[in-house]
Amino acid sequence: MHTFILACILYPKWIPHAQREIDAIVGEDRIPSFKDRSRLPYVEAIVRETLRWRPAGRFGVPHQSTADDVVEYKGIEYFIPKGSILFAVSWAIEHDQEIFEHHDLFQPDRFLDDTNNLKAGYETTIFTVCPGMPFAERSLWINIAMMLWTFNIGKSDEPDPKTGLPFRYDDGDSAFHGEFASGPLKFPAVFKPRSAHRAEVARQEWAVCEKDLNVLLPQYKEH
Ligand code: HEM
Repeated sequence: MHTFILACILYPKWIPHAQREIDAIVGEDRIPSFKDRSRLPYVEAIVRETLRWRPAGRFGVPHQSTADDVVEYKGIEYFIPKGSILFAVSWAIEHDQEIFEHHDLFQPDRFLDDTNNLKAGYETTIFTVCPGMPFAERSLWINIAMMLWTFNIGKSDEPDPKTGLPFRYDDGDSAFHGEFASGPLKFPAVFKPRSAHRAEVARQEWAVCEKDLNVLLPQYKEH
């Protein structure tokens, strides 16, 4: 979610498009829910671009081959001896410049066709062996949809307490932590409700929603 918020601040061009789509389907009187998911391909593209732009697991996890193998890649065959340690490096896959034009920019539209539908094969490749995929994608989807419906997200004008100068937003390597699980270093952001009405709807929905996990979890076990 931090990566998504940083993208909102550094590459905000796509936000009006996303908010128009959400507003057209959800309206102003309720927050988005999972029942809207199939009708909000743009939010799907944002989730996908968030995972592509700055993958949280940059290197993947190590695997070991159990037999000698030969793998063909771009017309060349590679011999992989039994016992090799292999990484599917997410960063390299998601920043392949032959597939992703302007690979370092945050552009959700890259996953949509001319009719604003998801292009075939848009799904993320880094999840090939990640059992957390459904959980991760669903939680990103609902949080991104709700945030875009409720807030305009922007830069903070407050000075950086370390330097006294305006905060320098950065999406380069040095602005991210971690090797195994990566995310942006701490940065300030401003969340402004898009209207007083939306703020009130969000407050109301929070007031009445079920918050007790003991009640919530058994409901989901049934599905
Ligand atoms: C945005 C969130 C997530 C990202 C970006 C992510 C990414 C990844 C990546 C890149 C791999 C390694 C793939 C490979 O190289 O083979 C992986 C593996 C794995 N992930 Fe996730 N993951 C996420 C969420 C989760 C969650 C929520 C869970 C558990 C609830 C989870 C559990 C695992 C496990 C157990 C593996 C190892 C699978 C194996 O090799 O057998 N992940 N994940």
